[in-house]
Amino acid sequence: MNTIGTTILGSPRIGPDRELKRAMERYWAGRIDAAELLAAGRSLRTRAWTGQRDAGLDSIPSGTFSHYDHVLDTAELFGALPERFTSLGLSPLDTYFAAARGVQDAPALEMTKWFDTNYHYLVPELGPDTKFTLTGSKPLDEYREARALGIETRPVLVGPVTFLLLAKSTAPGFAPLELLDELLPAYAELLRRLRDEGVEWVQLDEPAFAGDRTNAELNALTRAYHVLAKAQDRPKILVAGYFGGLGRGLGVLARSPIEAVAVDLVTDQSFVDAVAAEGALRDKEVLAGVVDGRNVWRTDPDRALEKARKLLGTAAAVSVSTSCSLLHVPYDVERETSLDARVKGWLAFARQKVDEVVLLGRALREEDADLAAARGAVADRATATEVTDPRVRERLAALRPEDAARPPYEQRAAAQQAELGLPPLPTTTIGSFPQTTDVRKARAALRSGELDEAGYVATMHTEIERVVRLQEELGLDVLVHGEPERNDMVQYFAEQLDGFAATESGWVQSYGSRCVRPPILFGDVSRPAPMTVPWARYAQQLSEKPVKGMLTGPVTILAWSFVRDDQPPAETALQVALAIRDEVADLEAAGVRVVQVDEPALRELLPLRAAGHEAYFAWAVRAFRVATSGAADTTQVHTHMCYSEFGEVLPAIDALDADVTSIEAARSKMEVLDDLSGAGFARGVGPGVYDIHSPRVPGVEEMADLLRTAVAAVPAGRLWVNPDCGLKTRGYAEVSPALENLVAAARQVRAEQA
Ligand SMILES: CN1c2c(nc(N)[nH]c2=O)NC[C@@H]1CNc1ccc(C(=O)N[C@@H](CCC(=O)N[C@@H](CCC(=O)N[C@@H](CCC(=O)O)C(=O)O)C(=O)O)C(=O)O)cc1
Ligand SMILES: N[C@@H](CCS)C(=O)O
Ligand SMILES: [Zn+2]
Repeated sequence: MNTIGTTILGSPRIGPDRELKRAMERYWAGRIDAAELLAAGRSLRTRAWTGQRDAGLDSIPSGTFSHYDHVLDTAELFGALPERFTSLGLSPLDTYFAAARGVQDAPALEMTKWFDTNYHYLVPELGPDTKFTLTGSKPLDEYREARALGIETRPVLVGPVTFLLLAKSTAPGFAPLELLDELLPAYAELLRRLRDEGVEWVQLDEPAFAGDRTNAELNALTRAYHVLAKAQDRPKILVAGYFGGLGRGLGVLARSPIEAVAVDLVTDQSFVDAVAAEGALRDKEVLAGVVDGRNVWRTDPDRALEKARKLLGTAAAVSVSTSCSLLHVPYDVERETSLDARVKGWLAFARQKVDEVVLLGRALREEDADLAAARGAVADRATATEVTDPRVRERLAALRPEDAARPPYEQRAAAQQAELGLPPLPTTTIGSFPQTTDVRKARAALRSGELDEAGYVATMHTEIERVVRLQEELGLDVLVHGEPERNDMVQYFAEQLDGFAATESGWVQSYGSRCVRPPILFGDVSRPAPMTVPWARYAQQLSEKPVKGMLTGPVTILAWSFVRDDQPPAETALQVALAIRDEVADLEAAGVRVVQVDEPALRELLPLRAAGHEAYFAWAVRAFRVATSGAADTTQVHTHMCYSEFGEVLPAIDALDADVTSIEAARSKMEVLDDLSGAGFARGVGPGVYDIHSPRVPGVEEMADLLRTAVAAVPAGRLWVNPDCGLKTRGYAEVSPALENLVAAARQVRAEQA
């Protein structure tokens, strides 16, 4: 059998210096043409493939590059973009970007989280009339492109079942999975064409099977791979499951006439036994995903080899791989010049992970492989005193149940009303105001030394004052300072907390051209000094109105960082919670009467399988409550959620016990309110009435109508009026009129209620 051998399931694609981001944004702004954009992509692919070849990988993936998102690529490949984009008469590239970003009268495809990661994909829209035809040629083009460089690759595609499960139905009562038999011939045709081209192996990703799946969905998996495997003239098929164990999907794949299965042996530590026990894998190659594709720690070679060796003899061949695509980690730790040298020695980014895979592959084949450096790094981290802080440990051990509880809501609500005297349907925003070029330039200048600290503070103060005055003019009731000083709502805090390291070049794609630099949480967390208080105090003294103190919650800080893997997340979250708790106390002491603790990632960390939900809710809710329960009754605690379907987390949102919860709702027309009421939620709630993902300015009547829908579900005394999320990605030209309309809508509905 001709095996795959050592490999990775996919690569980062935005570019080590975010070259693709810059090229895309220039193209959208009309500053470069399509040829230049395509050349930027080609150059990145060449670098990725040649680098992987030179590192000695046996099999190199292709097709994991994307101009925006790989799920959108799949919809385009099979001719499944909605008519509202294909009818615009644009070039294929601009049609693709229209679907990703929207144009006037053709709103973008919805964007949602890719499983439990911080990457967002575009949700395909499929209905009973959707027809699939192989209209694109991206996998073939990229395969040919690599071959022209002398590099044989393995095209990677989203698998047909996962593609359909990720799609949204355009017709009531219709499930996209019903389209499987329509879709499979298009995949089979693609496989045939890839084979004609000379492709030996193709990889089909089915991460949807890391979650709970119904019998019908498992049957679809069976059917898909029996049909595809039967296709004449096809490459050998590797099916990759990742972000967890495959559950019953493993048996299905074992019984399918495919040639190889990639399994994630990092996320679910017990899954290796299931794979070893699955005798039916005897005729297949197994790719042992023992190098963590989504965290940054160097792999423990002995533990990794132990897992891979368990599989020897249970499969036709065993090779070493990453647990998932390397899309979720930065490029190269060697680019970091300011990281603490000791911490740096514990890390592996994408480039280092490729080397780890190659080394472990050699060790597994009992070839010459020197594991000493890898063993040394792992041992150094395990024994480093920098990782443990006895004071933090003591504080955690001393936590009492009452530290996670406030007095009853009714008592707090009365005290807060006496303190704040807000009108019914109070208006507010979520925190950030547009991050202007001037603000970002000032931060870049501070970093480069062109601007000193005093100059930077003065620029931020000017910005804060402008934002506060604007809100006063607009007539908002609870103000914000606008968050101009924050590069990112997680990174900003991580940079000030002990136990975290920040990177300079550790960019990871979040969606399209937008990137984040997840901080690295390597040790016990504590707060050496207040993190937001001077800005909050400055903003509050500018106005008689309450200005919200703005913090990020412990769950979101964990979700958007690379988190240590040497202790349970519950413990790490409590450490972060204690730091936030101290910040809340300091904000109160500085005269701040409303504090918002954002938890937009509460849904994101929800385990993919229901069996893990209860334990997750327990630690996530406790961490939020520890962070906020030190607040006085008179201090109004807000929280905020966005970016997700909330259904499964509604009971947890209730259990957070925040006084006010603002929640994304504009696009779903307030549906979340009925669900919240159904879950027994009886505190303040601010369903978003302004969709900030769109440049559209909503009208007064449109928002008033949403509020009228809302007052039918929530008593006016508990209803807040706010946008869906922060305004940082928008411009003032849209934000000022939109907020003016929002205040007018609130006043109108207030008058109707009187
Ligand atoms: C709310 N969301 C967030 C998620 N994850 C986070 N960690 N943070 C989030 O806010 N996940 C879910 C969503 C995802 N949404 C977004 C929205 C917007 C961005 C975004 O705009 N990212 C920026 C980078 C932000 C940043 O770190 N800025 C820094 C550095 C700015 C920079 O690159 N500067 C340039 C020079 C600038 C100049 O001269 O004008 C440079 O250094 O080269 C800062 O402001 O200081 C992006 O551009 O991609 C991400 C996720
Ligand atoms: N306070 C943050 C929340 C984003 S989810 C903001 O306004 O940008
Ligand atoms: Zn938000």
